[in-house]
Amino acid sequence: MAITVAISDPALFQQAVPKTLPAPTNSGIITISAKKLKKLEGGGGGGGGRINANWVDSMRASSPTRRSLETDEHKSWILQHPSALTMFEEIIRSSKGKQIVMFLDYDGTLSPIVEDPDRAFITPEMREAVRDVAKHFPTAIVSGRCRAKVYNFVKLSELYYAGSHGMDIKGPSKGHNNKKGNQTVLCQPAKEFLPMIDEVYKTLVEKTKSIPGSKVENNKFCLSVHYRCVEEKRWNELAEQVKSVLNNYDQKLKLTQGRKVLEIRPTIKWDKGKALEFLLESLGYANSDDVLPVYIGDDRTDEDAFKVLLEKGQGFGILVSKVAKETNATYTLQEPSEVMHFLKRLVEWKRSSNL
Ligand SMILES: O=P(O)(O)OC[C@H]1O[C@H](O[C@H]2O[C@H](CO)[C@@H](O)[C@H](O)[C@H]2O)[C@H](O)[C@@H](O)[C@@H]1O
Repeated sequence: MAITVAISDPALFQQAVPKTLPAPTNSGIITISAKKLKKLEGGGGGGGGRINANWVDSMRASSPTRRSLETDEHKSWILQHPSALTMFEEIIRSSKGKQIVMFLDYDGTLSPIVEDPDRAFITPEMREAVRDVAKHFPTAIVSGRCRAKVYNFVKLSELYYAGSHGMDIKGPSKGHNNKKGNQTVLCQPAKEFLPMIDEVYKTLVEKTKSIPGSKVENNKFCLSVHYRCVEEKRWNELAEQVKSVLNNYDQKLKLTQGRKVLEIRPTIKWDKGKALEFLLESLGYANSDDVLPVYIGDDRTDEDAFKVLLEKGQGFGILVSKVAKETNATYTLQEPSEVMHFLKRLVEWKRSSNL
């Protein structure tokens, strides 16, 4: 037995899927033998995560190498997902009569990607831009990181913070002048998993300590296993260690992927998209046509939020990326400096329209 699949965009398909799948023909057809299919089905992670094919292929695919911006592939991608700066006036027009609500991812969006996750600092200029945006629009930081850690980087008490991929949400305290960042708890849907996450953290630290460059980060309701500084020849070993730990938590934990990071989180139906919906509801915009949510993010986990906006037909997702990627975002920005530029333009527009 074999199955045949027609692919509408062979170039994007090849970029997005593991190399273990056969390449599509020019007309976009791939045929997968029964043997291959079985192998692919069997290669999944232990925790019911989203990585179903060979883990190392998937880890490579999550870190695409820089490609020329001049290729036809990139040009066609940009036509489909134009720059939010080029389309700025269009975005403003769509906001007429609506309240813009800003959702900002942290790593790779407000701060550049660096080797040491503990040194992913936001620049003072970016902090100022976020502070100004929050003066005019309700603003939330939505991050995979532990909420307290991302608060310590951003240090703006007037914002909403959704840490642990949205599993830990807190809003601004009354008066906003709370320097300690003590905010009212709004939502912690994975509270019962705390002891399990702590236990898995300790086990993973132990199991990965012999792999140079690996780092396990405790994000409170989820964990990150970083491999940015691990030699590629040892990625498989690292993946095997993570898989062996997840296997002991039968379907209770799942694995997702970010930029050179394996992320372990509770198998609950909660993600950055749900966090966005929760925050809109908390702000009084559930089922409202009077709101324009704008979500800016760079990573796979941000796609859950982009998808919610796309399906609602409301607001815009803006993907931060220099390379063509399959995305549910409408627009793109190339890097954090462009994000800052976009935020500043929003503030300038709002100030001038208030005159
Ligand atoms: O949702 P985010 O705010 O984008 O958080 C996702 C992960 O970001 C961090 O890791 C990433 O940034 C690091 C610093 O630049 C980089 O070293 C790492 O390779 C990236 O994956 C954070 O450390 C993770 O815990 C978050 O899950």
